Amino acid sequence: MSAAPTKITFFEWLTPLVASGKKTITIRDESESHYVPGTRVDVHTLEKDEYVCQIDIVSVEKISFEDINEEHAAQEFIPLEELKPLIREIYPNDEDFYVITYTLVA
Ligand SMILES: CC(=O)Nc1ccn([C@H]2C[C@H](O)[C@@H](CO)O2)c(=O)n1
Repeated sequence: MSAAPTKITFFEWLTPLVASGKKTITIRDESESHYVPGTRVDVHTLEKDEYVCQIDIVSVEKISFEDINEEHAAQEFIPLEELKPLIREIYPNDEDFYVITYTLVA
């Protein structure tokens, strides 16, 4: 059994939303789904690997692309009409995803 991951990356342009507490979920593919509820994770930028903040993982729930809705968009702090194309761009071949819910560590 592998250890729980202690680091997650976000696109740099999204990190102010994470660090301000406005963005409270991220939707990832299976390869990035192995976060464990109750664990604390360091947030880094994907591009420069710069430390941003810490988050606590609340839950990891499987979801189909077609079931991503306005509620998820609000939690992502991205309009749904932008979120779904963004996810398609990042993960062009996936239908199954994981909603990772987290809280910002003050
Ligand atoms: C490796 C890596 O950092 N990948 C990702 C993947 C997704 N995101 C963001 C973009 C959207 O807000 C949601 C939906 O996937 O998560 C990201 O920042 N970095």
